[in-house]
Amino acid sequence: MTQKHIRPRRSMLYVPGDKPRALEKARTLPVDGVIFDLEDAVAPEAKDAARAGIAAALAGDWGGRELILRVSAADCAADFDLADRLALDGVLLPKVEDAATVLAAAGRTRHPIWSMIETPLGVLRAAGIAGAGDRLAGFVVGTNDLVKDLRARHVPDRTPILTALSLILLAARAHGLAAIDGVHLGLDDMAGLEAACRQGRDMGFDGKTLVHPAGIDIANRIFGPDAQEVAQARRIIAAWAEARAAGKGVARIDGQMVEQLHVDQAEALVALAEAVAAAA
Ligand SMILES: CC(C)(COP(=O)(O)OP(=O)(O)OC[C@H]1O[C@@H](n2cnc3c(N)ncnc32)[C@H](O)[C@@H]1OP(=O)(O)O)[C@@H](O)C(=O)NCCC(=O)NCCSC(=O)C[C@H](O)C(=O)O
Ligand SMILES: [Mg+2]
Repeated sequence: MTQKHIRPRRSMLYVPGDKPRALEKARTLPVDGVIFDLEDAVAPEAKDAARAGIAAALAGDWGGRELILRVSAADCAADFDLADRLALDGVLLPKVEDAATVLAAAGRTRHPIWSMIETPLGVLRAAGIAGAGDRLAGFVVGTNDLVKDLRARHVPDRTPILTALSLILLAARAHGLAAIDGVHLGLDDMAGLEAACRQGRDMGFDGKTLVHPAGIDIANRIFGPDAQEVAQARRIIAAWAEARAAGKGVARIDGQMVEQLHVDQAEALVALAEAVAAAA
């Protein structure tokens, strides 16, 4: 299954809509994406102020950052009205548990739709949700809600939620969707964040959602293409071109077999590296 989006999503920062200083600061940070939050980070009595704050912030220049609005509920009319007035790259629905919710949202907004998968039912139905249609761009994992609903615990190696993470990834990739890993709670635990980023990257996630700017460089580094990997990818592409010119369907490079699928991977990595460089 090919990827729908070659867009860097190494670091996706949540910014509460009712925090003007954070909204201002986010525009200056080296994040690939910003998730303007109207859901959990905003108290019920602050939702109106948050909508106004996000509208004002979005009037500014955000460069090439991907701009996503997390609505307070999948059927919140005021949030969808706001989304329609804004230049966004997506609307993120919280706590999605069925494809019908995505389809209903598609009728309410012109923007690409993202779904939070963060409940046991959402995880078990992830494959059906992922197949909800062309308007769906990707999944964001809500590891905090998931841990809460599972009555599990946050542990460093995330064993209690590994099955859920895998099911979410399988569903997303089966439908060519993006998949962004959940947040790391320890604001001062940079070693823990780095380990979680490595784990998420090795599982296949495109990037990490973050709650604080301190984690941006780590997420960008771990989820970004490593210079050596990119150089190797370019060698694979070149070796493959030579092999094909010689009429071969398989190549050999550094003692390893290379087939078309490896070239596809190499090309995706180079494309990501170029997209990161272009955004810098
Ligand atoms: C977690 C925080 C409340 C910590 O706030 P605070 O202690 O005030 O942070 P600092 O003093 O260290 O801040 C330093 C400077 O950085 C700016 N800042 C902080 N956070 C952000 C941010 N998210 N975006 C942009 N800028 C930020 C401060 O303004 C300071 O700037 P300066 O004045 O220049 O020094 C706080 O970080 C925070 O509110 N984070 C976001 C929380 C959030 O969005 N939560 C909801 C999303 S996570 C979620 O819902 C999980 C999911 O659904 C699930 O189920 O898992
Ligand atoms: Mg949540």
